[in-house]
Amino acid sequence: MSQEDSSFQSIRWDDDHLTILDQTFLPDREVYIDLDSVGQVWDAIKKQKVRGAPVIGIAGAYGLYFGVQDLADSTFQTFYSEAQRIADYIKTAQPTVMNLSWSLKRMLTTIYALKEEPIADIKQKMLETAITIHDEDRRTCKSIGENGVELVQKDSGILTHDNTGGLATGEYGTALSVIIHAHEDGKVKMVWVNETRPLLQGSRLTAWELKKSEVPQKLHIDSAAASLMKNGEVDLVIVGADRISSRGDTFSRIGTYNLAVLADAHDIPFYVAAPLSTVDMDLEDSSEFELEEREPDEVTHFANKETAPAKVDVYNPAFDITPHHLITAFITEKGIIKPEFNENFEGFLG
Ligand SMILES: CSC[C@H]1O[C@H](OP(=O)(O)O)[C@H](O)[C@@H]1O
Repeated sequence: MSQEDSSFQSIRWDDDHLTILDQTFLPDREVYIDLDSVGQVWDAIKKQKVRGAPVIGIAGAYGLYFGVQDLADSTFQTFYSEAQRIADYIKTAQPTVMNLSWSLKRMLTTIYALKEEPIADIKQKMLETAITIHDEDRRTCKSIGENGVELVQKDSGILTHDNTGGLATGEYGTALSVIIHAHEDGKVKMVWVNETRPLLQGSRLTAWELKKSEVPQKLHIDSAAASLMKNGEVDLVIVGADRISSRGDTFSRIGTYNLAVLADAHDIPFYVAAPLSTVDMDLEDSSEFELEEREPDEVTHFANKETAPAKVDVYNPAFDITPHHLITAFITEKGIIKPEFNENFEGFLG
């Protein structure tokens, strides 16, 4: 499978600006927009015009490159301090997403390694690093797909949540990369697509991608997942991740933890597909991490129509945390990682 087959690109570097597929218009229209400032990148991430942990990391790297362009050719220390400030600002667009922190840290490492070089050269190297992060993600996601296929038995029903496809990455996707690779191996009987309330990444985006790749699918409301498992329609669950602690506790789009509990109750394998750039080895106890909450109107409105009493109190967390004991294994670009990860992760991250 190549991106050309699915004929879209979530993100593209075009000489002097970034072009993204504005995902808020999908599935109705494919609208590409150009970004050439850190403010535009921040806004696009915040408003989920570009969304999905890996692609957010890619966009953030280009955003930091944009952010330093206007910095006067000052001393290195001033330049580096300002770059750190801009990186911290970019992180505020989606603080839970580890891939964003990871890519910005890698960009800052590039800057610091060149502290004896002219500022102009540093800026050029930053662009080269962003493009490298982008290119690596394509290869990483292809490998995730190839590594995950062995876990899919013939004639499998696979349930997935949210959107984890080429839209959410530089290409291919993570969980959807496994699903589409398995489909190409003739192993997929049906993909069960959680609509993923309230932002509907499943119905708007995953169903759109699977239709482009001609993968058999059925879209359903999130609360139908339990019945599908009880009726024997689901052989495995594959989801994505936004941050993975050193113990393997996994932060993902709200509703993922539900599926892990349901899969455990029905003795169904539950896999997380993610690049190792999603792993936060500095985070052991996931309860320390403050989960983001999103705007109430995402819950109180549907298609711009109010569907709840005015001013009702709302609980709208962006993510939930799946404890590692509910995860069968992680599917990564370096292979399959089983529970009790610390040493495994370190071995893979080394
Ligand atoms: C390869 S997608 C990984 C991650 O990104 C998605 O973000 P969002 O829900 O904001 O579209 C989702 O959380 C997946 O877990």
